[in-house]
Amino acid sequence: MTVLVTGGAGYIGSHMVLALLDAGERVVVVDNLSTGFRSAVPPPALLIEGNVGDQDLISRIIAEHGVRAIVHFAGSIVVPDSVADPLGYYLNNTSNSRTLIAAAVAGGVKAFIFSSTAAVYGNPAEIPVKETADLKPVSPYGTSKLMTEMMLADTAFAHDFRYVALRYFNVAGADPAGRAGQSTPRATHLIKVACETALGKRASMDVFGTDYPTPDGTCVRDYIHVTDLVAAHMAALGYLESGGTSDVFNCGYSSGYSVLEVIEAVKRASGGPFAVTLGPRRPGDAEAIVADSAKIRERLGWTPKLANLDTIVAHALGWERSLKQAAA
Ligand SMILES: NC(=O)c1ccc[n+]([C@@H]2O[C@H](COP(=O)([O-])OP(=O)(O)OC[C@H]3O[C@@H](n4cnc5c(N)ncnc54)[C@H](O)[C@@H]3O)[C@@H](O)[C@H]2O)c1
Ligand SMILES: O=c1ccn([C@@H]2O[C@H](COP(=O)(O)OP(=O)(O)O[C@H]3O[C@H](CO)[C@@H](O)[C@H](O)[C@H]3O)[C@@H](O)[C@H]2O)c(=O)[nH]1
Repeated sequence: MTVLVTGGAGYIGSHMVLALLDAGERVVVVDNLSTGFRSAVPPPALLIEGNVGDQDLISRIIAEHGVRAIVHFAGSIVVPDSVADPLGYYLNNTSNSRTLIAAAVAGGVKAFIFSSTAAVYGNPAEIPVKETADLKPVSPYGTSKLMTEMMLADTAFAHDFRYVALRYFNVAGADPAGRAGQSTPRATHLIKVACETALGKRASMDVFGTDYPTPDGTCVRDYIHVTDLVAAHMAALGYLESGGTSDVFNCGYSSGYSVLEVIEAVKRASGGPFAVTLGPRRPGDAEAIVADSAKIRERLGWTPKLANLDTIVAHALGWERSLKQAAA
């Protein structure tokens, strides 16, 4: 029996592959290497280069490897890019997920974990936001993920198929043992961009918008350490395998930090100032989003171990330093 990890050559997926291997599972990765790296998939996990939208390929892999569960990370992830290219996002995040789900049902896979996002909430009326809040995405990225959640719910109703959709808040940090981290080229994520700037890989960085209705005028997010997020996936897998019903869970710490607070944390960790430009808003950004994480703590017994912004930043910075040394 094998777990199929789509997008396992990417940032979060590669941490999941390590956790599955650490737990003694057999792992097959499907990744088209559009933003992932062959070197991010550790042996003995098997990397098959291909598209999750290729139903014949996925069906063959399910049959040949005896896949019992799918953890679906593959997707396009940059909120402003989705505003510029909505159809590309609906193709990769929604249509290709439909194909993957169809292959899972046809192949008798009964457990499916989906990388959803806090972006399905848009600008929630209440913070922290519960899973039961209205779903009103403000970007095609959020809509593309919400549509996949809806397909999963309808599929689970119609077939012998159960899923967990995990709505990640902002994922950051790196494996504390230094085995994996975020290597994405031309990354757009705040903590990664700030770490690159702190290490001189970028001359300066921008703050996108200082006129939001938040305490310091910059956007507020709930940053979750990638290792705690992966632990939530392992808990969800155990839950589904022991007969748990389909469900949706927020993955965050219930603590919000503004863009300026995050930049301060990176300055503290790196020990020096770096150039920051206060600029205009970026398209598609919600002003503030923080998770209510009671449900996942209660139902899945998830207890975060690295819920501290300075720890997240220290691990992200450590990984960024190792990338810099490797490139030198
Ligand atoms: N990083 C975050 O803060 C965050 C937050 C919420 C949700 N998510 C979701 O988590 C998942 C993983 O994100 P990440 O940060 O690791 O991004 P990433 O870009 O590092 O990983 C995505 C991986 O999927 C692969 N991929 C993309 N399209 C594919 C396709 N059609 N077929 C096969 N492989 C494909 C890429 O090559 C890459 O390896 C995504 O679905 C993303 O939407 C991420
Ligand atoms: O150079 C930068 C980069 C980001 N930001 C701001 O920092 C905040 C966080 O941005 P970013 O790190 O790009 O994350 P989000 O746009 O919040 O989206 C991330 O978090 C979502 C969940 O909340 C996921 O679904 C997405 O895949 C993931 O990219 C936003 O206000 C950005 O405008 C800056 O000011 N400067």
